Amino acid sequence: MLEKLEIQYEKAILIGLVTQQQNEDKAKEYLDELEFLAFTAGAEVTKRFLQKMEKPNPKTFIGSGKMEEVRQFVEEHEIGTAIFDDELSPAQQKNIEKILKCKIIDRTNLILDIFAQRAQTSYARTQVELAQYEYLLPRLAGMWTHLERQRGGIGMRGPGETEIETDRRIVRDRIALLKEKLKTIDKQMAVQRSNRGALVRVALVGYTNVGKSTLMNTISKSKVFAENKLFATLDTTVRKVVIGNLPFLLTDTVGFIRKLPTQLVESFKSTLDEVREADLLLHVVDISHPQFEDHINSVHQTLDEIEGRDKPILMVFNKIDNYTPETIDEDDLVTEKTKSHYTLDELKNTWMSKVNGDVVFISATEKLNMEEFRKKVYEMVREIHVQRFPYNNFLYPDFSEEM
Ligand SMILES: Nc1nc2c(ncn2[C@@H]2O[C@H](COP(=O)(O)OP(=O)(O)OP(=O)(O)O)[C@@H](O)[C@H]2O)c(=O)[nH]1
Ligand SMILES: [Mg+2]
Repeated sequence: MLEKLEIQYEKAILIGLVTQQQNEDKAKEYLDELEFLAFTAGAEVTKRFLQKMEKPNPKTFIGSGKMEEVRQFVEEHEIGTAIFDDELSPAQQKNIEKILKCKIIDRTNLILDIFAQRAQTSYARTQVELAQYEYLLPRLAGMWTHLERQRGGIGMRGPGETEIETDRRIVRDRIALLKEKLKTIDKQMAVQRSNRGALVRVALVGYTNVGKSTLMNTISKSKVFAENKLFATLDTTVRKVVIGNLPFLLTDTVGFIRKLPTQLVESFKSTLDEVREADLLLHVVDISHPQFEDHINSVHQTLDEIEGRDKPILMVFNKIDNYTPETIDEDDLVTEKTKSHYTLDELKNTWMSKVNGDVVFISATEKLNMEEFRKKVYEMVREIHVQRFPYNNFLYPDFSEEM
């Protein structure tokens, strides 16, 4: 059902709100991310629309004046898709579709679509399909019916396309079936995991596009798919890695994102079992991204949800080669020095004190500081190993003796 199509860039616009909880800067950041998501899904963003509102309009999300402006633009420039930054209610989606007469998708829909494009294994595809059906269920009545234009492309891959006429019962049956199927695979995977033996398990976690797969490739000499798009990785990959003479298992996992659709968190719970069952987490952060601290927070949130935060964690700040602080001109007496002006050393100092030493600064592509990274990982894995097998303590000397 989730066929993979050649990506053709389709013309899209983005629509977001400035509210009391979300000031203009935040809204812009979200739209930047939304644009990256849209690009990943295969859309080219022609224009952004931002509106200041107390809260979203219950009928059409944005106000009627703004909507008219958007409608004219859509008509004039033959826009195929309007992408909203927040989840639309089924009613909002229908109303807006009637006015704009183009495809209306929201952030959730967009993320689901990217996942559908990228799911490789039958397991990942089943998870995505389940999430898509759950998203679809409340939106079934009258969906797509006033859509006369071309079908297909973003937001149309998956169940929406072929199941237009089906009623809720059929979708519910399908959901139940998919859940059963996942349960069976879950059991098989749990068995597989338990067969991996007593090796210490380390998982790479972090926001999407921070360099987890690149780091995996660097330290395990494996070939995991990495690219500058969001959600390059959907399936977990496990590799045996040896540092010194100390072997452990390293897992690459799906990246996290702000406003992750709840359907996806739910159906990817089992993928995240790898994280839940890991002995040590390497939390990779893209320090060159202006919102890296927001990213850290949302990763923490997701870890909380899956109860993964009470494990030892090594914070790995990646992409130091790409880090450039903002500068303040010497004669500029107005601009206040903020975190974005910190040099790498200043930033290191703040973080070192925050997470008492369990932190390392590297570049996975330029291979900067990799020796310190290996040393830190070695020591943390060794500590876990020694706790678990006190009797072969002697096997694993300190990192320096070992090297
Ligand atoms: N400049 C720079 N770029 C890097 C570094 N590490 C990774 N990248 C780039 O960042 C992009 C994303 O890398 P991935 O390894 O795919 O990131 P990921 O965390 O696995 O992403 P998802 O699987 O999508 O969650 C790629 O274009 C990498 O080449 C680094 O140290 N410096
Ligand atoms: Mg990856």
